[in-house]
Amino acid sequence: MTIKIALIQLRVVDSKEKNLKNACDLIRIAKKEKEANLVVLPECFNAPYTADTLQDVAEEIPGGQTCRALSNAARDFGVHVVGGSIVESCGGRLYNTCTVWGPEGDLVATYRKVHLCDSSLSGKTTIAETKLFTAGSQYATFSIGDTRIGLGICWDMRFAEFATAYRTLGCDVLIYPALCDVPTGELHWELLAKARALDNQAFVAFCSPARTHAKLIPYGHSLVVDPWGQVIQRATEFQEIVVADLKMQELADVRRRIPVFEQKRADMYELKVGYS
Ligand SMILES: NC(=O)CCC(=O)C(=O)O
Repeated sequence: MTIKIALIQLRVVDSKEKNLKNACDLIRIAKKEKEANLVVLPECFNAPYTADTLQDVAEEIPGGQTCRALSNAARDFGVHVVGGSIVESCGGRLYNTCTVWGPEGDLVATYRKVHLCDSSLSGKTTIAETKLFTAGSQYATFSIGDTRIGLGICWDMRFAEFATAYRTLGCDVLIYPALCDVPTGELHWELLAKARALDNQAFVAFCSPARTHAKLIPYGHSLVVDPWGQVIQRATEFQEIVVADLKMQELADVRRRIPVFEQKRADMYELKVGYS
């Protein structure tokens, strides 16, 4: 089985209406012209990511404007859509949340960012997401045919154990909508995607917004890494759609040749043993 994945590296502007229209137009192109059956949008794709406007752009899930637009696009074009992330409002709290829509327009998964980013990053930019959002506490997966897909959002990509938990849950593909700062992106973005792919012998996709002069400038360079750790598709920093074939046969080959999951020494990893 092969999944054709399209990463939409969308250019986010101030107007939510324009971002939603742009996203839906690009979903149509990804499906109709590039023949993708799985389309991914970036973190905070419907509005710029700024602390002071989060309340204004927040929406309920699944009742809000963005969910309606994504559900309609998924149904109209007959494609799975990983709806990046949006600011979700629920019970007086805000979450950074990814929704996934099936080709009938049905909501097939909802994931709330688990690891919130509190960091001074490279030194020039500081993010304090725990002051803005409530953290999620659930894994979220969905399936296309026999292939199980796990979800994370940006900062989650730095947590190796989290990705490996998805592999333990049977996932073969890990998707992270992400908005990474440029200096840390230059150093870590590709390395993290390769690390998560190699650790878990899985396909890994990071989907960023295009670079703009936002407060948190997105790195861009959305990419797909195969289970060998090779980058099989990579974007520039501008708005574009990149498409890659995820050939599931490759997973079996890698896992048979390098059977590290059968060779794990779980008895050694909890540091219950002494050392000398
Ligand atoms: N959106 C985020 O979680 C920021 C993460 C980031 O910039 C990084 O370097 O990681």
